Amino acid sequence: MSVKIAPSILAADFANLQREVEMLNASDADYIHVDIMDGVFVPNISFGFPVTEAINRHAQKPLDVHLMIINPDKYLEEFKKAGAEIISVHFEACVHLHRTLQHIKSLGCKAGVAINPHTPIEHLENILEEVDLVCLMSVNPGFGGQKFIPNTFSKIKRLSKMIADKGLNTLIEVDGGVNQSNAPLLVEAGANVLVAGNFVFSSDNPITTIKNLKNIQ
Ligand SMILES: O=C(CO)[C@H](O)[C@H](O)COP(=O)(O)O
Ligand SMILES: [Fe+2]
Repeated sequence: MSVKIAPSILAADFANLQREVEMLNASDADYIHVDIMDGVFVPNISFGFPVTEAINRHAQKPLDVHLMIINPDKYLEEFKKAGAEIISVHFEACVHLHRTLQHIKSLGCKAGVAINPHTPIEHLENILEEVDLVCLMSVNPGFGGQKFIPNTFSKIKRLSKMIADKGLNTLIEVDGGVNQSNAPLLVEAGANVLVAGNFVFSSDNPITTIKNLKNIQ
C-alpha cells in the first residue's frame, strides 16, 4: 500500500481557501488535514466550524480533522456536521479516551488518537483495538512550520510492532515538519500517512510536491 498524503490546510492561503482546496482536489493528496487549535490545549488558535464547513463544501477528499482542544467530546457532533471523516483527539486531552473514541465511531467517523512528542506510545497499549489511526506528533502541537523531532522514528517502529503483534491494521500518521528528506525514512520506519503543511504550501509547485511525497516507496 502506498503512503497516504494529508496536506495540512493550516499552511494554505486563508484568503483563497476555495482555490487552495481545488488545488488539493486536483493533486494526489489522499486527505485534507484540518488543524483545530483552541488556544488552551495549545498556545495558538486556528479556526473552527464555519471554516471547516467551508473547506468541506469544496473538498473532494476526506477531511482528516486533528483536534488540539480540551473537552473534545463537546464538539464532536459539530465537526461531524462540518464534514469530518476522521476525527483525532489528543491522548493528553482525554480523561475518558475509550468513551471519546466510541463517541467518534457512533457518529460514523474514523477514530484517531494524536500523541505529543513526549508521550510514550506504550500508553496506547490498552486502547489500540479501538483506534483507526494514531497520529504521532513529530513537533510540539500548536504551530505549522516547526522542526521535525527525530524521536519519532523509534516511536513509529515500536508502534508498528505493537500493531502487528496485535494483528491490527491501525494507520500510523506522522504530523509535523515532514519534508522530502525525512519522508522516505518515515515510510521505511512504518508510517502510513504523512501530514505536510509548510513543505507543500510554501513550495513553488504544491501539486508536484505532493506527487513526489506520494511516490515514495
Ligand atoms: O498539527 C499541526 C501543528 O500542531 C500541523 O498539522 C503540522 O504542524 C503540519 O504542519 P507542518 O508540516 O508545517 O509542520
Ligand atoms: Fe495536525
